[in-house]
Amino acid sequence: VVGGEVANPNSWPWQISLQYQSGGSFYHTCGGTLIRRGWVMTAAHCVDRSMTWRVVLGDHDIYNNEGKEQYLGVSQVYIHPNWNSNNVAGGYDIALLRLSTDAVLSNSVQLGVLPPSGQVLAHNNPCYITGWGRTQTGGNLSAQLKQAYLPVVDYNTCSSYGWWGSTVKSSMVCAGGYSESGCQGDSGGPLNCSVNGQWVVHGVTSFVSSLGCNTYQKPTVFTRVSAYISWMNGIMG
Ligand SMILES: C[C@H](NC(=O)[C@H](CCCC[NH3+])NC(=O)C(F)(F)F)C(=O)Nc1ccc(C(F)(F)F)cc1
Repeated sequence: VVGGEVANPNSWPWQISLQYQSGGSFYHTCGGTLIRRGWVMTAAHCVDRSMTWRVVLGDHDIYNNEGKEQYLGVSQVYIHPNWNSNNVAGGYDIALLRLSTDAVLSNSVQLGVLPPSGQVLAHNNPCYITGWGRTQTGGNLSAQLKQAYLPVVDYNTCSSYGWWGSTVKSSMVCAGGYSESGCQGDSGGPLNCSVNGQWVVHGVTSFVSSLGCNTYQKPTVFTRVSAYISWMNGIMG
């Protein structure tokens, strides 16, 4: 996350850290959202290579154990069948992870609320991106979970000339100001939007400009969760 601030610990209790094993250690690679006690929603581009994954719930500082973390294995990865890893602009950047054991819910570990199928938010709807991604283009990951205010940029604006044009599809959500954005390592995490006084996970962090994370008129682009509700229900049962 470029800009914004460090979040209050566990104030986004559905945010997870997706980590891969290398040698004897695990490393943060993406965010995700706990959507059922046994299921995590993330981006397809996070899991399109076969690794040993683990999910960390209740985390704040990814480099220190603060006692509220749960470390769960991943027993199955379900990538959207239409995802094309050579074309993030094609959409379908969404995947579900079946956890090897169910999460234990608490003040620090809660389920994210998903939108109704088809719901599209209006321009400037308040949202926050959260994640441990780079804090600057080319910079390091954040040790502590960050948040940044990223209001919705409607499709009409986001797909216009000078903005993302035809790279962005109506199955995506754009959000962002001019100094705040997502960045590498935030992928797969939630776009948390305030709807009728409730936080609703409307986006899965998908891509930013290859020219830089907070590039003018290239808001952060998210998979629009409300376009994939029926697919997810078909998988999770
Ligand atoms: C460096 C930048 N990385 C990204 O945007 C990666 C996703 C990369 C998926 C493809 N391997 N996502 C992120 O960094 C995220 F954290 F913001 F989500 C990038 O590659 N952006 C990008 C690439 C292609 C296209 C386009 F579709 F237009 F070809 C648009 C943006």
